[in-house]
Amino acid sequence: MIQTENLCKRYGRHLAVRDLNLFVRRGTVFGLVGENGAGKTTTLSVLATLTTPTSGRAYVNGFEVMGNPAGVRRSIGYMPDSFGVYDDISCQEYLQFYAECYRVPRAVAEARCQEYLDWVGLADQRDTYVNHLSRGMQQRLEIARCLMHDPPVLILDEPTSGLDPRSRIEVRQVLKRLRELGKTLIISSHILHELSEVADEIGMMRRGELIAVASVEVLRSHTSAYRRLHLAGDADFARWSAVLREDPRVMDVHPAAGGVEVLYAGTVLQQADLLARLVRAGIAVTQFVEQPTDIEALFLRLTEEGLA
Ligand SMILES: Nc1ncnc2c1ncn2[C@@H]1O[C@H](COP(=O)(O)OP(=O)(O)OP(=O)(O)O)[C@@H](O)[C@H]1O
Repeated sequence: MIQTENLCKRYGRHLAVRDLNLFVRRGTVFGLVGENGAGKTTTLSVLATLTTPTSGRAYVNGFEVMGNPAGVRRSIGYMPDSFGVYDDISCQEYLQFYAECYRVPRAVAEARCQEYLDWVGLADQRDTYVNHLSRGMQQRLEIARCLMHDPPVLILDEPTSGLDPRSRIEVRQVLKRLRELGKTLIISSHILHELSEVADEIGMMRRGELIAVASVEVLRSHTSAYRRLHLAGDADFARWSAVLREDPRVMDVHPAAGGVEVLYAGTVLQQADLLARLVRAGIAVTQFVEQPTDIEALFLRLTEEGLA
């Protein structure tokens, strides 16, 4: 549905996207993650036909971005990372205006307007001016706007950026539901953890390159299989390591602030055995805390090991 072949984009002497080979299957959600300047926005704007590639090819819904940009535009709903809204125009008028731009028949546009406002949780804001909505509501309205001409592909650039935690959750809920509509999605974000909640597959970009691609299912199975524990107390590393490694569920031990960090393949209940073992060995444990999984490190480790 979306494919790039050795896609490159150069700005002057700077290669913003280099030899990018991307493949997004129909009906799936692909998350593009990377730090600032990684090349995510450039990639998405090439796919949206807003930026011309320097070399290589990019296809959306079977149309090549340079060969048939009109075909691509008909096929996509694009939400840029920053957008302005018109003043003094209601949500309904805003959506209908876009529908008219795509020549959606009026009756169809009216029905879709109702349906999608409801769908993104803005049914009661139908007559509110767009510039009076909160930022989170505007982001959700933008998602509804992308759906008005019923495109098979959605390209969403940082749909949760600049939002407070509650609005992020609300937008994320809408993103999760987009798969119900059978759309193919490509979504960018800085935050891998957030993308892993909505995507089927994740690609990580760094300095213009796609450095790793992993299935979220595989990532999840690994994050639920292992726990990261931070332990502190009065023992040196050799002592920690010797006692902890007696437990076959301890996969790895390495030094950390005031103690050790342990990769543990047991359940929460089995952690109690581990603590008891340490106490029996005479180690005064002052801290025994489960850490959130460092999903980014796990992602890179799995892709390096070819497991993802
Ligand atoms: N129009 C432009 N002219 C010159 N350089 C640009 C232009 N647009 C982007 N760049 C550069 O290309 C690189 C990739 O930028 P891009 O915006 O694609 O990254 P990004 O991953 O989306 O980052 P962010 O998360 O900050 O939006 C950066 O070094 C950026 O400065």
